[in-house]
Amino acid sequence: MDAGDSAIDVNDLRRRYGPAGAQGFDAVRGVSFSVARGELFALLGTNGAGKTSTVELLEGLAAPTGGTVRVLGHDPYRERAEVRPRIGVMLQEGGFPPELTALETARMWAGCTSGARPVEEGLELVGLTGRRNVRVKMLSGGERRRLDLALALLGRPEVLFLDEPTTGLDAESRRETWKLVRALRDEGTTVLLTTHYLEEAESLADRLAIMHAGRIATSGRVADIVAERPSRLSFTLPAGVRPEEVPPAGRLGATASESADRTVLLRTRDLQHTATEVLLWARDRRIELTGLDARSASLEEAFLHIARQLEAGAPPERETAGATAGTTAGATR
Ligand SMILES: Nc1ncnc2c1ncn2[C@@H]1O[C@H](COP(=O)(O)OP(=O)(O)OP(=O)(O)O)[C@@H](O)[C@H]1O
Repeated sequence: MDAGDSAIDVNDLRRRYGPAGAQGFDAVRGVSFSVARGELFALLGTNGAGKTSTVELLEGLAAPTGGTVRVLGHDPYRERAEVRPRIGVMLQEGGFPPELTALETARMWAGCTSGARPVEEGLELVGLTGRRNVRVKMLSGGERRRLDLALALLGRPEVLFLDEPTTGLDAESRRETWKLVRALRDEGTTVLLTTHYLEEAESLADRLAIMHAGRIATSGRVADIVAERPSRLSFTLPAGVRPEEVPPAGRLGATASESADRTVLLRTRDLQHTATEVLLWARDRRIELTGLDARSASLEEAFLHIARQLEAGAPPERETAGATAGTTAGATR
């Protein structure tokens, strides 16, 4: 990626809490990645991985202990006046005055925002028009998240930071928020998202990075990360046919096979080939398979696999093809 195309550029970023030296805690330990303009980049990770600590540095809320951050070509901490009007920030905790209504809150925020869109439009975007006269303290947790998002959008930001934007939202509101985020991205807004919902990242992100213990363990395009994991094909044999009668995994183009009772599970990197071989075998043997289930790996499976590897102490993996993010050692820049 040409540096000129980047909305966000992070290089060997570090953040230490507490005193310098052995007593401090290194929450971010050398993170590098770039986000192109108009791209939606997701940061995933286990609890305490360092996502929020990283995003706060990008938002200019704190100075890094080491490394560099550029947002729209500027240092977001030192050149806050340049960067702040061009970004939208949705923090994990909004912290609004509880006695103000949603509309008053939005008006107050708009007063501090240059070139703000009309507040009614902001509330409409997040589906809060009908709740505009309700005091913040009376809004549900999910409605407060949506108000937070409305405020982040008031300034028509070029770069939008969303820290767990759909936590506490019901399924319908979550999907409405996804639709809105997608529309913003399609209009050219760069989005940096942190989330615990893997389905959210899978559905929205162009690229993502998975953080663990202050570092990026893996990163790349969603499809490439998922493609690293084998697909699954499972079926149940009729009574009288034993799993041992099924051809060995290798002959079906599968990498592994396991069975419990009469149910067989195959893992394969070529789902179509393996499914064809299984169906041909069943047809030739006149065997009727039940519960036939073929599915590609999901981001959740890939994430859990990586998390298990990391817990077992295996070194973080590679950078997936097409990625521009990684640990310092694996950075492409
Ligand atoms: N102000 C602070 N002082 C000391 N340690 C902190 C501080 N803020 C965060 N930490 C620690 O830094 C680590 C990273 O926290 P951070 O909130 O960045 O993780 P996260 O990936 O966003 O986690 P979560 O998914 O749980 O929100 C954690 O171990 C946390 O306890």
